[in-house]
Amino acid sequence: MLSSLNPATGLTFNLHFLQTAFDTLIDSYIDNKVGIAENFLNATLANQLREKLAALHSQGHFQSAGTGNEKIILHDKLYRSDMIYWLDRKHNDPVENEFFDLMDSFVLHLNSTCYTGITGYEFHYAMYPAGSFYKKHLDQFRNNPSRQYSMITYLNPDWQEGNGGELRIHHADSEQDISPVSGKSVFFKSSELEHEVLVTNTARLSITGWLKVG
Ligand SMILES: O=C(O)CCC(=O)C(=O)O
Ligand SMILES: [Fe+2]
Repeated sequence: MLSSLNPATGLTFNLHFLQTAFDTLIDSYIDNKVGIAENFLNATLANQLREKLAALHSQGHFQSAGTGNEKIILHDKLYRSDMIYWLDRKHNDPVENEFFDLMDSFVLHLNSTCYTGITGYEFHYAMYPAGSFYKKHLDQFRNNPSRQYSMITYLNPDWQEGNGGELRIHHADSEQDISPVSGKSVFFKSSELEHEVLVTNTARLSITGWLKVG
């Protein structure tokens, strides 16, 4: 498939670049249980998604996390204090759709290289205002095993040490802190790894989602 494309269009290059990002994410997941790809999003798409998120948030479209799709989560500000907005192809938003196209490519690549059998996904924008956090938790609900893999992509181009809001992964005998830097994606098994979002000192933007079966 790759070789049938005209290199002059740049498509071949883009596909190779994408595959490298996909493989980086998958290989690091296999090696360390937590996949990390620093440049999963290119800077243009990351900026467009960040601008879209900011606009939707300022127009009042975000809801407190824990309400809406998963009523089972306790609506408890002591547990998590982020705000979310679910992405949907039905919005016909070109930037959201570009993100979905990227995820479609990733899922195809994941299924064909790792036989993961992913059949669906869900993603939401997340906004953690200064002072917010998400305490230690697992992403797979006890009564619903459909969430197989968690995937978080960050949209904070100016993040610096001291801003807080790191993703802390709790491994069996160690902790791993991941900075929420723009373009970076993190990928791990939803049923396996407990994790938390440390208190952020500045607004922290991201897209969080789950790859699902069934
Ligand atoms: O934003 C993150 O780094 C993690 C978010 C998270 O754990 C969740 O939404 O379940
Ligand atoms: Fe989580």
